[in-house]
Amino acid sequence: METVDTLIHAGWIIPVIPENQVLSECSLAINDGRIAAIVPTTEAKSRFSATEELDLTQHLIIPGLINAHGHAAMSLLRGFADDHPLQTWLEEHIWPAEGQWVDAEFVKDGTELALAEMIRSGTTCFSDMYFFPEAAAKAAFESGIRAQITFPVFDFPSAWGQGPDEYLSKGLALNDDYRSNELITIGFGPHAPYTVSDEPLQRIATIAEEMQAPIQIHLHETAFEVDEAVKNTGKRPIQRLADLGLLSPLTQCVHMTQISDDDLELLKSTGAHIVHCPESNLKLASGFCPVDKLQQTGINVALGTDGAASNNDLDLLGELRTAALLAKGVSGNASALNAHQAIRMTTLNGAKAMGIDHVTGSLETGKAADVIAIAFDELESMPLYNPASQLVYAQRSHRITHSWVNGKCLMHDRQLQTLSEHEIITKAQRWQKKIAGQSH
Ligand SMILES: CSC[C@H]1O[C@@H](n2cnc3c(O)ncnc32)[C@H](O)[C@@H]1O
Ligand SMILES: [Zn+2]
Repeated sequence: METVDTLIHAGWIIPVIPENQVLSECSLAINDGRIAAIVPTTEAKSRFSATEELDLTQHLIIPGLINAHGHAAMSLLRGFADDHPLQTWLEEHIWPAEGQWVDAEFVKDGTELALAEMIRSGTTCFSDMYFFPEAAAKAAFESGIRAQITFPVFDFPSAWGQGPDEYLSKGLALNDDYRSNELITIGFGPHAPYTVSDEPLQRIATIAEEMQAPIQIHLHETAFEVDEAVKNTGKRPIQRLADLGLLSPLTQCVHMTQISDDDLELLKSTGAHIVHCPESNLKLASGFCPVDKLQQTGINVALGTDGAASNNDLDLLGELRTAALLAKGVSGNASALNAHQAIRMTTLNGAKAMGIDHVTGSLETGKAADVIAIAFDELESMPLYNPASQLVYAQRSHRITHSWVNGKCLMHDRQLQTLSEHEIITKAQRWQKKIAGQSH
């Protein structure tokens, strides 16, 4: 018998690679944080002895979900300013509130609130862009989740820094601290083309290329952003980024609701990735990302929730359903973003955008054991013709029961293993009292 750490006997497994497969009555063996094997359960039972064996025969097992864009600490501003368009929301509500409240403690408490919500809804890896990224990185590391933490760069000062020089030096120091960390990657987070000028963008492009570090930027979020840039610079923002050397396979362009044929060509020729945030785009009435067209062109599209202040949740399973439905509505093509493609967008495509698809994003032998289990035993899951369809079009995230990252269990039977729900709720309530008491 081969000894492994964990053996999960599953009803169904969608490994993502190979594509479009649903395995029935198979088992997943985990050892030393990695996937040791996926084999028929009859074989697994005679081949492996495990420290922990789980019978999840009414469950679907898939790779953990990857939230490719968010601002975790903004969970403390959930519901703070609803029903405004992006510009008003940011300039009249969110930035003043951030100026008043954001410090290292806000980021720690807000990130922990976000982590708990993300883990409970199946996220095993997330990308963050926020002030005090050292507090976010620490909270992420302590929770056991996998993360890409991008440090912010703006032209203007914030509580975290005075300007580009300080943002970059603090961010690079953070990168030194996490250089050999298996779970945390540090990247550059220039906020947007309209808040960062050419010189720092060019510097980011050069350093990121040297370090082979990811860059994430809000881009073409609204038609207004593009029109203003054309008026002021004569160029569309994506063309400006390309001219500054900022577009490459290291670049993650968040939102992209405005895409001309030239933009499409630039995305394709540079290998930049797109992070689609459908619910935030809908709520802020920002526009629609043409996902079907992008996928047909071969551009990698990952999925993100954006922050809870514009979504207003961090439920990636819900986001995946919105993305699948919206892709059909926007393209007028009912076969756009089918169930398997939607699952891939929320797993492997996210890993690819972050440059970690050799580590995670699919259930393949040798990859990290980043895995979730979803219970399919209630009436809302019946009848079960097609587990991929059921997951995307019918399932709710409260049926996600287990989660592992690098083989470590973060949620067991819906109980968080590394975070205290009680403490997180208490702290969120404390912030609510403080913020509501002074803001309105
Ligand atoms: C660089 S720290 C993050 C910064 O971005 C702000 N933000 C949150 N959501 C959006 C969005 O959809 N577009 C642009 N900027 C956004 C957040 O409030 C922080 O100030
Ligand atoms: Zn954002």
